[in-house]
Amino acid sequence: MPAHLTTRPEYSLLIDRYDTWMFDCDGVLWHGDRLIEGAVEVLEILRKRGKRILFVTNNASKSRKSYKTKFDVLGVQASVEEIYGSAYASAVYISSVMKLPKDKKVYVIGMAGIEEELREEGVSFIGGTDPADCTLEPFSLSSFSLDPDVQAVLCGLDLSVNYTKLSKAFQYLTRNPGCQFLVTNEDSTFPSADGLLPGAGAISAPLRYALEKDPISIGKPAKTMLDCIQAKVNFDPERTIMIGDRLNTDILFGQAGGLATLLVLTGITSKQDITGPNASPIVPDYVTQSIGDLRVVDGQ
Ligand SMILES: O=C(O)[C@H](O)[C@H](O)COP(=O)(O)O
Ligand SMILES: [Mg+2]
Repeated sequence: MPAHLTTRPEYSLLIDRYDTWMFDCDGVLWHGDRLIEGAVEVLEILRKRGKRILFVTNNASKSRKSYKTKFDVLGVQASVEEIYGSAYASAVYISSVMKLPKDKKVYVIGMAGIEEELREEGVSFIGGTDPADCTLEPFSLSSFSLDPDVQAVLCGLDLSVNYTKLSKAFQYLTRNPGCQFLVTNEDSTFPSADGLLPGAGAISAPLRYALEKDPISIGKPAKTMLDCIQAKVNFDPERTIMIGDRLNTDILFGQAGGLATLLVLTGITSKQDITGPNASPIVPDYVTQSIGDLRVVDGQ
């Protein structure tokens, strides 16, 4: 059973117990561009108490640098080095784990965040925000010329997904020998400021169905994201806590990494998902309604 936190002593004890605080973003700190009440104050309290803060998001629509701009605009203290997104983790995976040869390319279904991180890692790519791919014109296979250098398809959250992008990705994955099928993450839904929307997992689902094949997923709960962080940050898993709103990404990610886990109910997961006869088998260490609840330690 998770420990449902409600009192000031419980929150104070939690803060004393962990030195590194890994925050999921969508559904924990914000919904779209709307901050969750108390999130900024709690981050400030943790920093004042000498805690290390990291941001670990599956949202691949932004690069680390463009997330830093979002944090600045929202008035949240953050450095690029504290931000780990699935676009960054995917670019590192392709360059350092897959070791894609420099003369090979990635076909991207996704947004500027993926393109910026691939560029940063020196990985060549086509597709993405290319206007030729962002069309609602019917896809013409007879006039499509296959690029033989595409050796991976990377699919992430893409608000401009269309039949042309799916068809080109399908061609590369079925006609280029050895072409890898990669996704930044598999979140089924995305908690926007105005409600739930299809997530990155729903963008790659048509390809999985057409190919009858599962991709390699790089974001939470996969260990790749934690490997990226551990390559840059020296932290003690015993003294580290992952705060998230989704059981099958954030909480599983924390548990796989040997971290403590705190579930908040301001995003995807509801109280019904963790209580009663149909409760999920994924059980966080701690639960609180909102990250803003921790303000109570400073009498706020
Ligand atoms: O890809 C998605 O569906 C969304 O970006 C999803 O919200 C993941 O964002 P996170 O909660 O990991 O910040
Ligand atoms: Mg989230």
